[in-house]
Amino acid sequence: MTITVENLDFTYGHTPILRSISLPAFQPGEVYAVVGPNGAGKSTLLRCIAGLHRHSGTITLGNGNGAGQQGSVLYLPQDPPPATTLTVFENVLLAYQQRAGFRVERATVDLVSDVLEQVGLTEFADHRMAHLSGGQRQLVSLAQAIVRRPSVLLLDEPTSSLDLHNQLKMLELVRQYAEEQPAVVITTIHDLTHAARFADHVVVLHDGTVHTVGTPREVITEDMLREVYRVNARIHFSDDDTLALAATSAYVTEV
Ligand SMILES: Nc1ncnc2c1ncn2[C@@H]1O[C@H](COP(=O)(O)OP(=O)(O)OP(=O)(O)O)[C@@H](O)[C@H]1O
Repeated sequence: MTITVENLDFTYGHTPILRSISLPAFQPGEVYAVVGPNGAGKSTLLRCIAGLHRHSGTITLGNGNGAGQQGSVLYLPQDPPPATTLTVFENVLLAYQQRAGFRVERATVDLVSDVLEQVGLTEFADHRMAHLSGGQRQLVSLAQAIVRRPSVLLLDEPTSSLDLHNQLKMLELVRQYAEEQPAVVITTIHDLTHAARFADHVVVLHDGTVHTVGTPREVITEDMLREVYRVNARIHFSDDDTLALAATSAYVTEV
């Protein structure tokens, strides 16, 4: 399923939040990072694509008609799932079956166990959600998403509560998921080095508008960092696309 966004406008009350957003079509098998400063409108854009906000302009899913395809769009909010008394296994099972009080097939148990292994939560399968850390619950959230095999996966700051090891693991899993499904994956992310490493395309939002769209090399530049983030920085891309970024100073512009 492809996604197109054309002339998207969104306001909270009378305050414009997103203005005239048009983007190249999002393609299955590709990972898109949406970056930009706090308040730029990244989460709002994701929520519009997820169908959670009433907006003007056009967001098209699929080949133009979008009919019957809404169900395979999955949006993962920034907050991890609640600290309930359900176990990790039960949480992921419920996400898959979408109802309680059912007979569970052996194949379903195996599927849930596989997904828990992929995200590294096997040893926590019987732990109650209330006994997990915020980062562990964020991994449960990913497991709940992957088990449902959506065609479009929208992730809002999926690494915000994770340590460096789990950040890399989460992003590797997401990349692998996009390729294998194949799915459109769109993630908001603050760490530009992660965006450079894991995303095929980067969308830079600034004050509710699109500043630039392109490959990480095209988009993550010293000029962009100055204009959008108000940061002086030195950047360097290695041959393997690894980005080294050293911010030398932040500056404040007159308002
Ligand atoms: N419920 C709301 N009512 C009014 N304004 C809101 C509401 N939620 C967000 N906003 C405003 O919309 C703008 C965009 O918010 P959004 O959460 O999309 O930004 P963001 O780029 O995801 O920021 P961050 O990086 O801090 O998460 C901000 O100026 C914010 O104050």
